[in-house]
Amino acid sequence: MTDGLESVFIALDTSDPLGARHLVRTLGKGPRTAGFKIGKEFFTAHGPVGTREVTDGYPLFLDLKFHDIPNTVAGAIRSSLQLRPAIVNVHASGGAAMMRAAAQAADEAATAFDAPRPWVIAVTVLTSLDDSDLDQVGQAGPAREQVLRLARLAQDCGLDGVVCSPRELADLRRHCGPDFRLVVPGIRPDWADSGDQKRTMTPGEAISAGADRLVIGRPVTAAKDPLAALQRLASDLA
Ligand SMILES: O=c1ccn([C@@H]2O[C@H](COP(=O)(O)O)[C@@H](O)[C@H]2O)c(=O)[nH]1
Repeated sequence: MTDGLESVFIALDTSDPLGARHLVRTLGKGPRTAGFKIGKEFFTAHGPVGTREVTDGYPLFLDLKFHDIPNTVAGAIRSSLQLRPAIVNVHASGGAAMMRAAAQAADEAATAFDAPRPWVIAVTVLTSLDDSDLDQVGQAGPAREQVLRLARLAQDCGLDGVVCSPRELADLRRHCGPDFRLVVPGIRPDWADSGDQKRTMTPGEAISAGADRLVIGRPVTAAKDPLAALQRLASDLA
């Protein structure tokens, strides 16, 4: 478990490279965070070159949530290591062989590129889904049981941890132990809208429940004054 703002990755969900660059510069003047998260919106528009430019040496969580056959995911993980990310991820529902292939590809690529080995983690159940959404897509719920099932599988496959909602933190800590990394979006300070997130908690609650890293986007990046929002978050967490 980590304390405070230094455990928070800021999600840069935009396709506007100048806007993203401006956010990184602005937030870089504030209290220190864990780094920045680049996801599908930015990466699809600007790729590795844009990602490198915008994150500018800050630790990178490359949130591309790979979900494909094992050979394809292994190749994607290998390619992603050229960016020297701190964290990469896959969907746990891609299955055991896919997760093992991802972990092995990260080991091999880290050696081949002389790069630090990132955390390879698996998304369990998206934080935008609740029990009734799981029913709709034919996944066995409730969400907290499905999260635990997928987290145990990810751990058996040699992954470093999972992405889960803050609501499952206590269960996962108990069952998966202190060294299994729990990376947690669905974070909403009590002054922010929940938007499309359904399984949420405040940042302070998530840290107390055992999160290793928090992921926070819109409460900061969509605020009128993102630096002031980051400072408010820091004082919430202090
Ligand atoms: O289950 C998941 C997995 C990933 N995310 C990502 O985290 C951020 C959250 O952004 P907010 O603006 O704070 O809602 C976003 O990039 C998602 O792609 C998630 O929310 N839930």
